[in-house]
Order: sequence, then structure tokens, then C-alpha cells
Amino acid sequence: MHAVLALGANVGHRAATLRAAVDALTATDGITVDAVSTFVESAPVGAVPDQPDFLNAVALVTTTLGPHELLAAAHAVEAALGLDRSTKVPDGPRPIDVDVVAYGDVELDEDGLVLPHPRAHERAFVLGPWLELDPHARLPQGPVADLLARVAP
Ligand SMILES: Nc1ncnc2c1ncn2[C@@H]1O[C@H](COP(=O)(O)OP(=O)(O)OP(=O)(O)O)[C@@H](O)[C@H]1O
Ligand SMILES: Nc1nc2c(c(=O)[nH]1)N=C(CO)CN2
Repeated sequence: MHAVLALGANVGHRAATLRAAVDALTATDGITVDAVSTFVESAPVGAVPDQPDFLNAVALVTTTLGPHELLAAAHAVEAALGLDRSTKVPDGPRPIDVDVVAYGDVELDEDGLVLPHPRAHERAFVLGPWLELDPHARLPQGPVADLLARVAP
């Protein structure tokens, strides 16, 4: 299955951490990283505006893992790179965040996993890097190119 992962970091050496996350994904059984976007910087979006800017990227992967296993693998990469989920503030600062944006065309909402990611369609820091890798990418809300045009200033 093809899947789309979003990576973000705003604490520590952000670029080094994003590279380490890609390396950790590459080293994960059942995941092949096919493409990684450029790293883009953006101001924090969401409930915590007073925090450092983020560096974000998108990775396209091919995986034999199921969607829940892929989320577990993303969480394992976060933990390996120092993310302590017990102290994580929603929308707040973090050394690394790895979200599952899409898993093929699968739509589901079960056991702590919503696919596609419920906020991906309104996040330029996801849509822009994804569009760079796949000009034909789509979400249920529409083509990623159109969604980006709608949210980008
Ligand atoms: N598609 C998804 N990708 C990642 N996490 C998801 C997804 N759908 C649901 N979740 C759930 O969301 C929970 C919180 O995720 P997380 O801690 O990454 O939130 P956040 O990064 O603060 O905010 P956001 O989810 O808006 O990026 C996770 O524990 C996970 O179970
Ligand atoms: N620019 C930007 N803002 C955010 C980000 C992020 O990755 N980039 N992640 C968040 C919570 O997941 C909240 N806000």
C-alpha cells in the first residue's frame, strides 16, 4: 500500500531530527521510503501560537503494514527520537511528530486512528510538501493543489 506521512519538528536541531526520522522509517521492517520532500519552515498553526517555528516534511512510503501498524511504527520513530508522549501538549512544541496523512484511499475512524488525517486538508505545511512530491495527490475534500490554493496566503 502507498501511504503519506507528515513529519514536523520545532525543538532541538530540527533538520537533523527530520533526517533521523526518515532514516528510522527506512530502517523499519515493512516500510520503504519512496520520496521525501524538501523541508519547509512555517509558523505554528493551532492552539499554541507562542512556540518556535516548525520544520515540516512529507514522506511517501510503500508499506506492507496495516494502518494501525503504520501509526504504531510512526509512534515508535517518535519515541526513538526523544518524544515523550506523556508530556506532549496538543498542538504544542515537540522534537518530532510523525502523522499518518493518508493510507491509500482508505477512510476510517477507529481505535485512535482517523484516515485521512482530519486536519491535513487545512494545513499548508502538509499540502505544500505533498504536492511537491505528487502533483496529482487528492484528499476526500479535493485535489491537494486546490486545497493548498485555498489555505495558502
Ligand atoms: N492519521 C493520524 N495520524 C496520527 N495520529 C492520529 C491520526 N488519527 C488519529 N490520531 C491520533 O491522534 C493522537 C494525537 O496525535 P498527536 O499527539 O500527534 O497530536 P498532535 O500532533 O498534537 O495534533 P495533530 O494530530 O493535529 O497533529 C494520536 O495518539 C493518535 O492516536
Ligand atoms: N507549522 C506547524 N504548526 C503545527 C504543527 C506543525 O507540524 N507545523 N504541528 C502541530 C501539532 O501536530 C501544531 N501546529
